[in-house]
Amino acid sequence: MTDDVLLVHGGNPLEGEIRVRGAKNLVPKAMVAALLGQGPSRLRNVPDIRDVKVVRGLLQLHGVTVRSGEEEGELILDPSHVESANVADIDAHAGSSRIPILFCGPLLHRLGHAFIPGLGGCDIGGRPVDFHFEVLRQFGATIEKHPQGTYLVAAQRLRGTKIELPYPSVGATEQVLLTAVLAEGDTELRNAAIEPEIVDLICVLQKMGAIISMGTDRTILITGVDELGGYNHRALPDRLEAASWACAALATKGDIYVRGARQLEMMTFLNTFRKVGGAFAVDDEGIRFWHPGGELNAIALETDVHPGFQTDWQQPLVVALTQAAGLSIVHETVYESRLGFTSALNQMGAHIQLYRECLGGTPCRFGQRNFLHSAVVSGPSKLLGGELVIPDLRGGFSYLIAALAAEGTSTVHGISLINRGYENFLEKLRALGAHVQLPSEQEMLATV
Ligand SMILES: CC(=O)N[C@H]1[C@@H](OP(=O)(O)OP(=O)(O)OC[C@H]2O[C@@H](n3ccc(=O)[nH]c3=O)[C@H](O)[C@@H]2O)O[C@H](CO)[C@@H](O)[C@@H]1O
Ligand SMILES: C=C(OP(=O)(O)O)C(=O)O
Repeated sequence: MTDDVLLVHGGNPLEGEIRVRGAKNLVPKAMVAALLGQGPSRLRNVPDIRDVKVVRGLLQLHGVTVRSGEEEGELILDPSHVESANVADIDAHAGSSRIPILFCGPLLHRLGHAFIPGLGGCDIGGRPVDFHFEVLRQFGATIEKHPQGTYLVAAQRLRGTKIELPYPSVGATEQVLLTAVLAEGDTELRNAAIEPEIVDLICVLQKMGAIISMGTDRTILITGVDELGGYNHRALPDRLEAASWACAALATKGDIYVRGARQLEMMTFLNTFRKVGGAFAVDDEGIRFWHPGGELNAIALETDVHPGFQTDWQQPLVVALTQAAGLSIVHETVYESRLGFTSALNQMGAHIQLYRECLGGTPCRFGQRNFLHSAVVSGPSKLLGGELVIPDLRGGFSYLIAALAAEGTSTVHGISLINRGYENFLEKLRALGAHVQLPSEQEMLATV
């Protein structure tokens, strides 16, 4: 067996303290933003996750010098030599993450052209990038699709424009920001996403010299400037990782202090966590999450764009809902295929039924379109260890939670995917008392 498999001996509460660092959904984008500056940038609180390594590699391919700073988790990014870009090896990055698409604007500004390899990211829906390309066309770029990726050209300086997104897409909003800041004139973006990671990216860009104002109605106004400098920024904490550990505490009847977690970005999650019956206490350094004893409550949950319940919180919470008394209803409105991971939970003893109908009132693009995007979770269910194959990042972490909550041993395949967004998750699990074993550790035990 390879070390991409983990044996999980479940049935024990997770207890103790772990730390979360900068957000997976901000750090790689702040790294891309460094490409826009004339001088070096300093990014702090950077987690050691695969998506950061991928972007580091891509930046280096384009001539950006990336080195670790003196502080732990600090990166210094120097784009002074981007003119000598070497994209010969870019194919190696195809399918690696969603981030390459965000290189478009910065590279068009710096070089007048860009080549973007095929995108990766979680397989939780079709994940088209039509909004991105439409936006870039509006700024004045021309776009050619090739079997290996997409080639973009800006014959002259990109021009500010008026854009209304069909849906408040996180990535497309970031595309507009990273392009508009150096475009000529003003850009008005309507129906923008306003997730905390986007606001943090705006802070990064403002530090670089950008002029960006946020309206109260999902409108963002950007006045293009001629030049940007470097930045010095501490990334906001990963609210998605923090919520995953909170769900692990709830599902295993445990008690976890998440150092680094911050209330401000987690308010919606905290309200839901409390409704389910979880307990939490916020202090200046982090948030303690625990199961207070007694029964958990079934709830009705709908995922939505911020400030709604973040879709990336949904999968770990569903595992905790298998332990709640009664019928919980989950309506996933952001991704059309983010509930497929539940079939493996059913094999472990959960009772989750999927529906094509919208089980909730939040406007949704998936009703009447044959997508199994609603679920009814009937609990509490006794979970038993099983054979699990990780389908995507959050689904993967959710399987670990389920295996830890289950009685007996589970074999979880494909754990390396979890490194995309969860720093040192094995060490953290062990620090919380989880009984987990890699095959190599088993073999070592067998030889002594
Ligand atoms: C690296 C990163 O930050 N990933 C996050 C980002 O993904 P990402 O930026 O890819 O997600 P989007 O907000 O763009 O996608 C939301 C919805 O819009 C649709 N859409 C998007 C773009 C487009 O051009 N056309 C289109 O139809 C998508 O298919 C999806 O149904 O936001 C998601 C929603 O909070 C999170 O789940 C992801 O963790
Ligand atoms: C969907 C996710 O990420 P990505 O957009 O990088 O695939 C996620 O973080 O849960």
